Amino acid sequence: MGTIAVLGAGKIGEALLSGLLSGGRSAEDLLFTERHPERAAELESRYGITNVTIEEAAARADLLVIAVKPQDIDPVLAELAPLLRPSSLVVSLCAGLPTSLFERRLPPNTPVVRVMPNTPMLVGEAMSAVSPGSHATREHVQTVTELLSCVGKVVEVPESQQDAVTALSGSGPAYFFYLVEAMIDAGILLGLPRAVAERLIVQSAVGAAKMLDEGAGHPVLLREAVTSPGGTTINAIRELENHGVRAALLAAIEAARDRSVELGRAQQQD
Ligand SMILES: NC(=O)C1=CN([C@@H]2O[C@H](COP(=O)(O)OP(=O)(O)OC[C@H]3O[C@@H](n4cnc5c(N)ncnc54)[C@H](O)[C@@H]3O)[C@@H](O)[C@H]2O)C=CC1
Ligand SMILES: O=C(O)[C@@H]1CCC=N1
Repeated sequence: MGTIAVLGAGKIGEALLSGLLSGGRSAEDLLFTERHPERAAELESRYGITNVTIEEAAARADLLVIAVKPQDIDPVLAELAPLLRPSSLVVSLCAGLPTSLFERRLPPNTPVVRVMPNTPMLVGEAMSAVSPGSHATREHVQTVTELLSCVGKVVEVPESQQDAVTALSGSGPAYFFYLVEAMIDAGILLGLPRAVAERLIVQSAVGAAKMLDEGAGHPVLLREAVTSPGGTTINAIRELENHGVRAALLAAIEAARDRSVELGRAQQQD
């Protein structure tokens, strides 16, 4: 696959670089650009990877991963367009931005693959969804899939589903963290020491995730197995239903999808 450059080394850019290193990729094959010098220095010393200018990234990298915020895409593409080599593959991690936007602003026939990853990439457990743009071949998709397989699971979806994917698995870890945080608060309310509450909830989350991952059963059946007739769990479930938690999740994820669509539209005003 050659050299990979990450343009914009923030939270997800760092997660990718760190995940690739843990997955066995050599630091010499990885480059990054970063507009904040202190951040660049921090990453260079933490991972031993090289901070470069966008010119160097374009000249040296075979695969360029764009990991800036959607709102910051304009200057990156303006700078990159005249420098990009015809053989380079461009991968966008930007929420909401369609491949057509990149194709319009980069040289003709530039292969672009849109990816929606998530931060568990840091621990090799990302969920990434890939969609090829109109000039990306099966080989390009395969290259990106192999790259992301080093840091987690990968699925291919039609690009029309990427806004939904962004709302579901792109943002998904945040919903689980929010739930864990709220459950730890409940432990505090019940008088448990914080460290004990944290341990109880984190291990419950790990155990539940492992059961789901290992195919121990459908989530409904797994929940039913915990919910004893006349027991404790059903009292909690009744409160969750009374407070509309299921409806809140549907509305929340729909709102995230709508924001992804909006981010794409906002950057298409050219
Ligand atoms: N944080 C997450 O969980 C996920 C984020 N994404 C996408 O990844 C992208 C980055 O998100 P985050 O990492 O959360 O944002 P972030 O703000 O942490 O990182 C963006 C980085 O890009 C740098 N940057 C901006 N313009 C630059 C330029 N012209 N040249 C060099 N560096 C530049 C910023 O200084 C910053 O460090 C976004 O498009 C987001 O939609 C996708 C999936 C998950
Ligand atoms: O919140 C965001 O916009 C990014 C995209 C998916 C997860 N984080």
